[in-house]
Amino acid sequence: MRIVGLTGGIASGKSTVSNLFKSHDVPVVDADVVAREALRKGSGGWKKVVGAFGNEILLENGEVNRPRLGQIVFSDPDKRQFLNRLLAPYISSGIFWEVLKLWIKGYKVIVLDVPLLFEAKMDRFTKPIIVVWVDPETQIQRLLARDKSSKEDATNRVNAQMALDVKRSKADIVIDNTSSLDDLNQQFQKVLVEVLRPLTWAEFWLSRQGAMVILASVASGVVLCLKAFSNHTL
Ligand SMILES: CC(C)(COP(=O)(O)OP(=O)(O)OC[C@H]1O[C@@H](n2cnc3c(N)ncnc32)[C@H](O)[C@@H]1O)[C@@H](O)C(=O)NCCC(=O)NCCS
Ligand SMILES: Nc1ncnc2c1ncn2[C@@H]1O[C@H](COP(=O)(O)OP(=O)(O)OP(=O)(O)O)[C@@H](O)[C@H]1O
Repeated sequence: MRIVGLTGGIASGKSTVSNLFKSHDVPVVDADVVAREALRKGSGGWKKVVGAFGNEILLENGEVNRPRLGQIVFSDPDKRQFLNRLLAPYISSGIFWEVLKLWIKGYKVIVLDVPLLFEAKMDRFTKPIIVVWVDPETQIQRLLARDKSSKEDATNRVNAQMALDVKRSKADIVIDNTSSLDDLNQQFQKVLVEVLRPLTWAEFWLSRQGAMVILASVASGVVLCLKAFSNHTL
């Protein structure tokens, strides 16, 4: 199985690229969706976070007030690290189960869309790593336009992540998303060819099909040994 890492900065265009992968039938595990599940009312993550940050981060219906919690953690690095530590086990196990489900279904290539792929050291499980890069000015403009947030809040969120230039230097594949969506689409077509190239042997043995071949070989080896043994003793 090939696990492709997809990362970048906030509002650099990861979800836009994810959607292109999905439209070409390449499944995507979205860490933001897993993280949202981990904070759902009544879940283990919710209990930990409410215990640590108090009831003031809750809405009347008991769900977490995400903009409120965002304001708290994106303006205070210590509180953000604390939140990250509380949620990390739930997010990593959630991602693991999503990957396992896709493995069981027999997918050979999957994409992990993880904003904090490098920060959380999850890059060691993914190859190739795609970084969606955008210039800092465009990034802030798109973030402001999308989230209708204040400039201060947007800048805090950008500064909460590893610099995009550093992420770019760690990438196997860089998508420059500073220009138009048409330009992004053109770059994506080349990336898709690269991502869908035939599996290496190592990737094949990690796929469900590879595991089946190993299992079938071991089973037939055992049967042959048993046959040889029973012929010998007769
Ligand atoms: C603080 C929360 C509640 C704010 O929720 P909100 O709906 O406003 O933002 P959302 O979850 O959609 O995240 C938007 C983007 O913010 C960035 N981001 C989210 N969490 C973090 C973080 N801890 N550190 C740096 N950037 C982050 C990501 O680029 C993400 O794509 C939420 O982001 C959260 O629970 N964060 C902690 C979990 C986490 O680490 N998520 C990232 C998955 S790898
Ligand atoms: N090439 C582009 N031209 C114009 N707008 C774009 C382009 N790419 C993405 N956008 C817009 O920029 C915003 C951010 O993109 P997107 O949501 O894909 O980023 P993201 O990296 O997934 O963000 P997050 O880290 O918050 O999940 C969206 O409103 C999206 O529609």
